[in-house]
Amino acid sequence: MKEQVQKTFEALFALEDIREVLREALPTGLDPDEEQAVREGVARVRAILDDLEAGTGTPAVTKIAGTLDIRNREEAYINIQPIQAAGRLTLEARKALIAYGDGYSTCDACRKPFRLDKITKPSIAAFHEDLAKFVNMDVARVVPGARRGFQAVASTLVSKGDPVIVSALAHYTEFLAVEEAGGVVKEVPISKENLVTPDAVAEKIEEVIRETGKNPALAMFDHVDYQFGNLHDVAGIAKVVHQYDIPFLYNGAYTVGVMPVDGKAIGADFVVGSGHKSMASVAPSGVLATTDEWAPKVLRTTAMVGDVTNRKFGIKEVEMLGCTLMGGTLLSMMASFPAVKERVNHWDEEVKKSNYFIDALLAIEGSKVLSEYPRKHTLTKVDTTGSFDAVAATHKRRGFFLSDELSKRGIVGEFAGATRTWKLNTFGLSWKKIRYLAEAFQEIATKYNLNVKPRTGSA
Ligand SMILES: Cc1ncc(COP(=O)(O)O)c(C=O)c1O
Repeated sequence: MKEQVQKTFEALFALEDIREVLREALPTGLDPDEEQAVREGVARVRAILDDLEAGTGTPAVTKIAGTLDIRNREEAYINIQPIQAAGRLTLEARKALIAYGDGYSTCDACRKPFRLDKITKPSIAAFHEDLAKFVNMDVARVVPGARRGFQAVASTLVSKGDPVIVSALAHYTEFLAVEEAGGVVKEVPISKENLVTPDAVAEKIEEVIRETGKNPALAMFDHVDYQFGNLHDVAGIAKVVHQYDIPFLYNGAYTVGVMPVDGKAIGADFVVGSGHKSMASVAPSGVLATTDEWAPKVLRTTAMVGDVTNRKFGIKEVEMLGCTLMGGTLLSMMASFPAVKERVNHWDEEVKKSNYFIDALLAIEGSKVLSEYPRKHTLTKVDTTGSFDAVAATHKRRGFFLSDELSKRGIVGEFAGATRTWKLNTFGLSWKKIRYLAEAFQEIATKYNLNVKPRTGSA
């Protein structure tokens, strides 16, 4: 039996190896080395499955064999969906997920003092230390999504009726975290460039103090907002906020895991990141990091005692509800972490690729970029009302024509039918794919008689 389980894993892992080759290669075409790797991989899986089947003959094996139809999966496409790009799993994470999918699979070696972040096998305790270092903070915890990080902090710092300062581009989950804690959101208006400025934050704080007679209990700001993918001056904002003694939560949902983040340099009291958005991890996962000053408050342990049983659970942290990510979610984060740590060093290259594609889109007459430009991030909001949407007006498929044309070329992830203002993300695409993507958009434009300016410069 043990041998069969091992073989099943081998087959699944081998399949992931093949998928990885395809993910890198398609839809731009396999080169001979890649083709050879896939052929060998398929032969390997078949051999393992034949072996397994000879021993068991169970339908489960047939199911795995069914997955050999791998080209139907997402490997065959370039996916420019705005929120998925940097959350896509590494090969290591996919394997970790297969191996640690069981809900409490991290708990086998849980020993006194019985808390997730203390487990040394697998090396979860060390991972927590590495995570804190990664964002240059003192302490870190894994959480089920960035939103749970906001929730833990708001629940600790915000009382009924307390104002909390956020940007007018803040994510809805920040609103919910404040609401749950009984607080009231106060939004800082954005500039005409769609940026939050430290001056605007100071003005809002003054206004809130005048109106409510209270200092805001917390300030939460997104380094990169989800609406435009614009980069805001969080260090400047943190400075202002601290002048009023307001704790500062840095929302790194779109930064932690894709670009270098230094929480101390920014002046953050809390750094929150999203595993499934930006750290190549399974959902729901994320990180909450803080300083030695704030850790005892936000990560306070329980003082509750059972009135009948007199039970105490001393080491469990109240805001974490004890332990947080206990299986494949955490292990996928850990498995991707070396690659994530490495990739943040190549952020400049990601931004270059983002600009290359956006320039190609802007070369299509009538196209605009609504995000700040040149781009400082890979998430971008574009406006194709004057280009592709003009075509859609007379096309029999209306707004769906663009999606049809893109998917024919192996490109997915735009909101089908939405050809006016929409968002896309190029993170993680190789130069080969970026060029292919740029050419595909221009080819479609030419097909429908939109003017395309020739490219100047090189990349
Ligand atoms: C700016 C921003 N903050 C927070 C979140 C929430 O992240 P999570 O899904 O990890 O809770 C998102 C995305 O959903 C986001 O775009």
